[in-house]
Amino acid sequence: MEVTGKITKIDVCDVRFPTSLEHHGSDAMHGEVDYSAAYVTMATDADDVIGCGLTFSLGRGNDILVKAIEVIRGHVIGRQLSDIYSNFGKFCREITQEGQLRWLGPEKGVIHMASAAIFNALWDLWGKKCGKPVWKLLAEMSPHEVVSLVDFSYITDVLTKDEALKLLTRNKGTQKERELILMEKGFPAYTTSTAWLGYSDETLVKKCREALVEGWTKFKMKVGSNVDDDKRRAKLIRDEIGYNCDLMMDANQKWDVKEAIEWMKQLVEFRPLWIEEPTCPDDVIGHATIAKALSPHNVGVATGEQCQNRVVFKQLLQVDGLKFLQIDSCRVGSINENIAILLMAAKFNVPVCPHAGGVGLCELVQHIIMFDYLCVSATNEQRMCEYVDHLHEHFIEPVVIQNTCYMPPKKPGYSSEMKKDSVENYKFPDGKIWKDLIEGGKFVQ
Ligand SMILES: C[C@H](O)[C@@H](O)CC(=O)C(=O)O
Ligand SMILES: [Mg+2]
Repeated sequence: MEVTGKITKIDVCDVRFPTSLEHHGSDAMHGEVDYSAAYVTMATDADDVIGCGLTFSLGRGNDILVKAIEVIRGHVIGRQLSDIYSNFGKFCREITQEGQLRWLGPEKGVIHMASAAIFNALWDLWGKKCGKPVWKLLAEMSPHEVVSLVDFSYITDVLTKDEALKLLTRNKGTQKERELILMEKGFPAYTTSTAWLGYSDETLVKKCREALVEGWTKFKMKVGSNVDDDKRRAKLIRDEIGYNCDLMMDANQKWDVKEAIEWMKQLVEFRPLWIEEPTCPDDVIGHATIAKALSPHNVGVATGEQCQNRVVFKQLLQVDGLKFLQIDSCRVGSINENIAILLMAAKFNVPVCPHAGGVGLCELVQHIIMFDYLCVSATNEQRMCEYVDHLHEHFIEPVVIQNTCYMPPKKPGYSSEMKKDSVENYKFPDGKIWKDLIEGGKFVQ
């Protein structure tokens, strides 16, 4: 379906949630965490459909993200949607390689995340204009159309367009069956909401019990500040969930390489399925060293939520640096770059288990993993998508979890539209919520 219209306006709003007040989202590296969205709305001259996108950060990070989006939008306003969507991969490259801005990246950090917010809004707009949720829009594309979404620069030594086409074609015949399963059962999830690092032991136990009642069988806990605390908390969790449930551990980049290995050897008795982000996300060889050392202990390495771009993922795959690959909907260049990453993971037969700890990340990434299941990996074996239970009420179409699985979104778009009231109330620093907190002395800027 051809989509017409010229982009006339892109607004960006700094929306923050005071999650730090209750220690939600806390980990070994991020103690005071206010989940925040640099929230983009995009209008065209064709009709009044609005594309909504976001990228995720923690509080003050938004100051810089908002500015970067304001700069990039100058290169997007005035563009025809038909030109963008007919060769979306090329458009992404134009934006990420803009002559002056690329010096800030290229394709990494703030500037890349700002591009992601705009690309995410474009995806929402596309889905809405076509009257389809984005996962469905993607699943109905031909392999050639999917390939045209991707910028293959710097990865052709591992994945050519021809190989991508083959990967996208090989499971087409059985896609309908998987769609039926998806509609009926959804896509498997795990919960991180029981064990943020700032939670007390009592909270941890209470939340584990509640999660078990809800049927959860896969849990992630934060580790990395103090090994004795980690042991005590892991024991508390195992005592509650037993050893038939999966337990994953997440260090959020706390350790040096040798330290990661030694620390994790002290936690293997709790049989973690994976250790996530054991060290610096840029240290590809370090990840491989840790993966090799922990493999005899049946602990896999998981990473990706702060991987800069497809090239780092390529190298991690090339050196066996990860056993579970964690895409993120807002860190790299939106769905487009994530498709490149999904395809490389499929080639290396590495399961993708998306990261979603943040505001809006569950809403967005569910579309990508559903596309992976339908069209790329064609399996949900060994795969699960992270779920955290905060802030969904601020979205027009919040995620639906049924029997601990993500159910496919139904509304057109990318599930990225926030409620107007939420945006108004949580706008930083002038929204009502923030004004009250600041005036009441509960929040110091
Ligand atoms: C700061 C975030 O809450 C981070 O801890 C999320 C994360 O690592 C995860 O969800 O995984
Ligand atoms: Mg993590």
